[in-house]
Amino acid sequence: MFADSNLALRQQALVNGVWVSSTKNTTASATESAVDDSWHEVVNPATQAVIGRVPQLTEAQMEDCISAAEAAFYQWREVPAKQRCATLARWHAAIVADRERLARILTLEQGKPLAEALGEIDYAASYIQWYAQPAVLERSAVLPYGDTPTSMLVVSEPIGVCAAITPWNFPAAMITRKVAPALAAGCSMIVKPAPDTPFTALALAELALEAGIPAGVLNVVTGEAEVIGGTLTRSAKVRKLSFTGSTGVGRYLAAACAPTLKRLSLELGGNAPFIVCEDADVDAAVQGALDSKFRNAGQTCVCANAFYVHDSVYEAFADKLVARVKKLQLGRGDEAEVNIGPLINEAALTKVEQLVADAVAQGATVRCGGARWAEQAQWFVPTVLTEATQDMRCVKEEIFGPVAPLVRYSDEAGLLASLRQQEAGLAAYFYSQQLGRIQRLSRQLEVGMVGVNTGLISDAAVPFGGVKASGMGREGGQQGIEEYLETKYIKLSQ
Ligand SMILES: NC(=O)c1ccc[n+]([C@@H]2O[C@H](COP(=O)([O-])OP(=O)(O)OC[C@H]3O[C@@H](n4cnc5c(N)ncnc54)[C@H](O)[C@@H]3O)[C@@H](O)[C@H]2O)c1
Ligand SMILES: O=C[C@H](O)CS(=O)(=O)O
Repeated sequence: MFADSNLALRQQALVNGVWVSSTKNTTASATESAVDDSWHEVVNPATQAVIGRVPQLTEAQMEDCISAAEAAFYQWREVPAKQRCATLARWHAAIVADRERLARILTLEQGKPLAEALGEIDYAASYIQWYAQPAVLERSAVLPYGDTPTSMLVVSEPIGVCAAITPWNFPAAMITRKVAPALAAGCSMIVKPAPDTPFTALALAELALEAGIPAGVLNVVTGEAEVIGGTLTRSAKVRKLSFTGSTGVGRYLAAACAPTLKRLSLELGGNAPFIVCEDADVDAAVQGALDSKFRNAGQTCVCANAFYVHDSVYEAFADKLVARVKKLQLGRGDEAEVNIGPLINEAALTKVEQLVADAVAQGATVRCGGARWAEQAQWFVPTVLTEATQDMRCVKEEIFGPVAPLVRYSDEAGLLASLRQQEAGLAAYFYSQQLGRIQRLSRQLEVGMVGVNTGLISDAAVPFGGVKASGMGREGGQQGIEEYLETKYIKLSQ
């Protein structure tokens, strides 16, 4: 069942290798024009046009999915690791071959410029490529402390049935960043993508089937968050939840997983400080600010949130940044030369408007932007606010929009002390050319990831994740596979 023949959007969920619709209201024909509550409509954030619909699976269908994933796990874990990795390599190749179509699906449902969508598809594929290397699974050890040189073994084993719940802002990378290590480890996976962006996940799953990933090993379910999430968190068969999304939902899901003591990976909200020190290369810092702040129209967890600019370079940085921001092109993601796409929905736009209004009410100056685009209300014009302070909501809260508040500072120690009060701890950035300051700030910033003289830090080879309210666990790199493994000690005696 395809909604858009050009893109071959898959309008069904994938359960145990079968494309399924909802069993809700089975009396209502799935071909009826009126959309009943067994379907969820997906809209293009740029045009608000309906681009397709996905089924609202029932609790019973979710229970069936969990049972199928459990059966598939016990078979998949017995497949030799090299074969599992070879299957992932085929999936990677299939995605690379289909990257243009995948990017167009991503832009259609999420809104980001096609160039960024192509970049995300490549980034998403790189996680599969990374975990298709059998070497990432080298974890076992033989301890020399037993009765014989080989009587004490420490081995790593797959956790079992895993669940992933993912956000709308990176609808490809947030899927493969979880599925690739899980499947490499020998686990099976049930993915619930965000309701705004299900089609990218379903397209990736289609390619996974074609690459030979067995039925039930990868499942992509769609439906009401509480129904899907409730069955996944309540089930003792599900041994692991990997969640990427807001801190509030992360806390809720962590509590829901407590009764069954699931392993958790939580990639949550951010509030990345971007510090321009007195010895910064200001031009480089401006470029880093553009790279970090305006990617995906600011709807990125590791976006620079507020800028802390030393007094001595404040005007120079602000003037140069405003000049560059004014040149950013707004438009639909499928239009050429566009840098800034629409925000994901009306709620996101309203929140950004409120944050800007709060800042202005407290004395901030709007140097550019500051409002929705006059031509298309789904866009927020890239904005630079000067004379921002740490009392403003846009500094204290995650903006998740194209707004750059600039805060002055002169006392580095005082700034670091104030940043330590932030509840988020995902990423931080700073520009400096003094080794001592670079070492000091890199160590004293309480975050999971630090960008020094760069605004772009993400890579499949590194452990991506945060501390404090930004979550726990890491995705990518050697550490990323640990999230899907359990350690077992075996003592052998004759
Ligand atoms: N740390 C990271 O790597 C990372 C990456 C991307 C996004 N994020 C964060 O995610 C947030 C934006 O994404 P979002 O708006 O999709 O977040 P969100 O928390 O609203 O939703 C994330 C996912 O959780 C699901 N969900 C919501 N309530 C649920 C419930 N009660 N039970 C089960 N599932 C539920 C949603 O349907 C979606 O699939 C931002 O805070 C951003 O910082 C973090
Ligand atoms: O929004 C969160 C993503 O993890 C950002 S990135 O693509 O990994 O940099």
